Amino acid sequence: MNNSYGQRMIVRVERGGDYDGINNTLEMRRVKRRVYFDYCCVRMMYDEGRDEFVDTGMFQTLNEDFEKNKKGIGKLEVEEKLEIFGLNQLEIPKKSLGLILVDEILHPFNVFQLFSIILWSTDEYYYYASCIFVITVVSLIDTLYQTRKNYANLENMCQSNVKVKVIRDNVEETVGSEYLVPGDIFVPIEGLIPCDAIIVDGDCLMDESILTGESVPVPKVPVSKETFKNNLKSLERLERHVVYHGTKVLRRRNVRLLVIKSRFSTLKGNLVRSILFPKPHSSKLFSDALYFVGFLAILAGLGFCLAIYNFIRFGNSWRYIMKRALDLFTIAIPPALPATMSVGISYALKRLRSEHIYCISPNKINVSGRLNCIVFDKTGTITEEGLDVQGVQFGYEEMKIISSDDQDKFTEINREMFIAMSTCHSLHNVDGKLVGDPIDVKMFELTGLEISDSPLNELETIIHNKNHSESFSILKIHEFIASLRRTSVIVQSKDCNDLKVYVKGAPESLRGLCVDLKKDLFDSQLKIYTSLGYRVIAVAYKNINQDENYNDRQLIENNLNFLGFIIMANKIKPESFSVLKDLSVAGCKSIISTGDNVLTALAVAEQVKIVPSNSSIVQLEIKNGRLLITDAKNHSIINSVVPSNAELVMTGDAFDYLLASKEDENIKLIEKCRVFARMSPDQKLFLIDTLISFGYCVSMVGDGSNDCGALKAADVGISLSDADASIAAPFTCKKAIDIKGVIQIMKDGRAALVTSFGCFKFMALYSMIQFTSVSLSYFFGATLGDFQFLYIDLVLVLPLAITMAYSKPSLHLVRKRPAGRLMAPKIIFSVIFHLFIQALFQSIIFILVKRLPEYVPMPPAPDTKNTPSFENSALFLFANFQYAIYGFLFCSGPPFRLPITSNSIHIHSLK
Ligand SMILES: Nc1ncnc2c1ncn2[C@@H]1O[C@H](COP(=O)(O)OP(=O)(O)OP(=O)(O)O)[C@@H](O)[C@H]1O
Repeated sequence: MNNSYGQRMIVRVERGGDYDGINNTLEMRRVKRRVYFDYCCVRMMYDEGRDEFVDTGMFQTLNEDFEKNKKGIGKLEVEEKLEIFGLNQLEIPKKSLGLILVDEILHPFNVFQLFSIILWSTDEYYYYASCIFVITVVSLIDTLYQTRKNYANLENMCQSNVKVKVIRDNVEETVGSEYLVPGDIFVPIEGLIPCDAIIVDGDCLMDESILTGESVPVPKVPVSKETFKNNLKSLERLERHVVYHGTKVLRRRNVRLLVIKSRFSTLKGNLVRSILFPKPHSSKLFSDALYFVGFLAILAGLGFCLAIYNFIRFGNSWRYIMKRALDLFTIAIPPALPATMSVGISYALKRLRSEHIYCISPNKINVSGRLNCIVFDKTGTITEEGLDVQGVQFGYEEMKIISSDDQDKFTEINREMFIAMSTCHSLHNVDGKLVGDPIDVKMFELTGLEISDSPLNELETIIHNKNHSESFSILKIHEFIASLRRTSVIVQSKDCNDLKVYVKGAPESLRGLCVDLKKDLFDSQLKIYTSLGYRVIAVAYKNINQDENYNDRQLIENNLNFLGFIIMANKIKPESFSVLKDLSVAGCKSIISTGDNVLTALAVAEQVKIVPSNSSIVQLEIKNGRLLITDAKNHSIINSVVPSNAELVMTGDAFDYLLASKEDENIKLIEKCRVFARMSPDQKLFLIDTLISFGYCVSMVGDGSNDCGALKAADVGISLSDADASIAAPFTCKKAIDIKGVIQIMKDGRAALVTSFGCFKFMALYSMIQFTSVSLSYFFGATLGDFQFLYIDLVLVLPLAITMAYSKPSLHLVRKRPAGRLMAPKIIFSVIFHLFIQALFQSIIFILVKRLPEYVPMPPAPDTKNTPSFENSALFLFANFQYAIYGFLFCSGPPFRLPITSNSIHIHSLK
């Protein structure tokens, strides 16, 4: 089988004569003539044509005939499909308590622990064996409890059974959503969508924040016959027409949905599967830890041989010799060593949660400790989401400041602009509240008009004033698309039958679509606003005939008349300044990657000091298919190569051009650039990939659906969202912490890394100190006493190891980054150095104690433990200080954690 991460694995499938009623490793079943089995919640069905088992989620069950699909399916077909696809519910395969327990007991750590307990019991080391037994049982119970709790949480998240109205055999009936199958036509009754479905009729407004982190509601419109037919094999292209499992309907108008994916094949189902069956551990940290355990095992092997030699010298029995020698393994190899690599993570998770930062991928915590390049989206991330309208430029006149009280004046100055601002948006009135893009809300509020549904046609929106003397019907909305950077509406006003198209969008996007445009004036005016950091939206319109095809966007959005600019203040969030300053202090490269204008983005970058404002800045863009290099300040063309001391800003087109050229010099320009503007969602994603290929550890910080790809591609994606947990990125920062979350995540990531390494080093050194004490004792045929072991392990080391992880992250980021790998020379050197130092000092004590005047050698006592001796007492007492010293040393605070004195509980343990 290929698992969902593309990794191959072998799964045992057993079957008998005719596949029926067989007890299998994977239970093979049969429906009619089809044979299937369920694997990791995916139903694999035998496909005769391909002679292989195929994921039923991939089955193409929809009919090419759109009209036929719209009629729904019959009950017979539903029955068959229910058998093929299963009930439409995310049923979490529940493990019984017994099974979880068996799994836990079989964990290598617990097997080793069990082996040790048996060995200690045969050695009559009952106190210690029973203490460890109690601790193991308690930790097993805790694991059982946590596992059940996690399952319960997941089950909660998967609860999406609602009632729906479904049309079968042309009859409408109400059923539970678990009985929906691909091909069913249904109408949602409650707010939650129970499957992935395509809109065939009506429209709706969706809250998709759980999927994308985007807080702005997303309008979804019905799919046309042609679009459906052309994209049947690539449903992802139908995003604007698809509603997803788990998302919420905010508002619907006559909507009818066609089920395209059910159960675990939906987007949400895939997420649940990735939680249930996470990617097998391939972390370098973990494998490094295993190498280290291997190294300790070799040392234990050497000690084992030495122990046998020594005990034979003292005439011990073989049984005793073997027990002592094997004891060395349980001392030298702490089985929990690899687990210490995640000690820091659990504390970091808790701390982040208390700061309103949620993490769905704990492994990313350690990665965030290594970040050295942060890419920010601009609007809604560095700047405020709802930008105030600063003013409106009518035609080519000067910008005028407009307020909602100026409505009459406004209509007089330019009625078309007034209508455009009233109608060109996809705002909705949901329970008396305007919902939609915050920028559209601000723009619309200036007109002083209201929104309501048309009484005649439920799908039409009416924009009107209080007494309805002024009223416009929006007949069609071409939604905003990030790649087109514009939106358009077809509008009819109450007092005349003429139809008009109003288009608004990025000025660069409308520039080529307008006729009779005074291009030079347009460009120079745009430059003035953008250089001042304003966000500028261009507006245009035209009259159209009644018989024109509304749906042909290319035709509609052409030959337009330019109406003017809407100029918005790009207000920077107050906390952005400190966040970017902290990152600069930490030596992190900060980059802006935005869909906005290059000069607007540059002005913001200068304000937050991503680009020093007094530096010379070179702008790279594509004009007429060629790379144009200009001075961003005075706009003069630079013909020569880019000056090496200049800061760079570039557009998405220039980024594509440089990347495609594959020339080293060009690629270096990308690495140097700090501001990427007019970036499409795909370009944002490629930028992240490129930065990672340069060797940076990259985080993407974004707030919207146009950042989704980049958020997923980044080493650490951070989504700013008010959704409880958006699956758009591993980290979600709620509005309460917002962009400051980036610093918090980095601080906690760094602290988690050093905590894990500190715990690892402490545990490794602890076992080595004990190993040395015991090995030296074996030289004179003795060992540490049972209570000495008990005291060291439970009274001294355990509290130190646990409390060590309580250290909190330091208040500020520093330039230095913690080591990212255990096998880093610094860490390996540190462990090996201390290993020798502790062994050296114990050996000195071992020699010195014999020189004491009161020293009395221990008489040979074969096969006996717990024999008091000078050597034993000296080593035990001295080693106690060594444990404490390392407990102190490896919990060092700055620069990544607060000073050890702030970890009072650890200090108490040390005392
Ligand atoms: N609702 C809208 N209607 C019309 N044009 C819009 C709308 N939203 C954005 N635009 C235009 O499209 C451009 C690109 O928008 P996009 O959402 O990709 O990025 P952005 O919001 O400008 O910035 P960022 O990528 O930093 O979030 C904007 O700069 C703006 O000119």
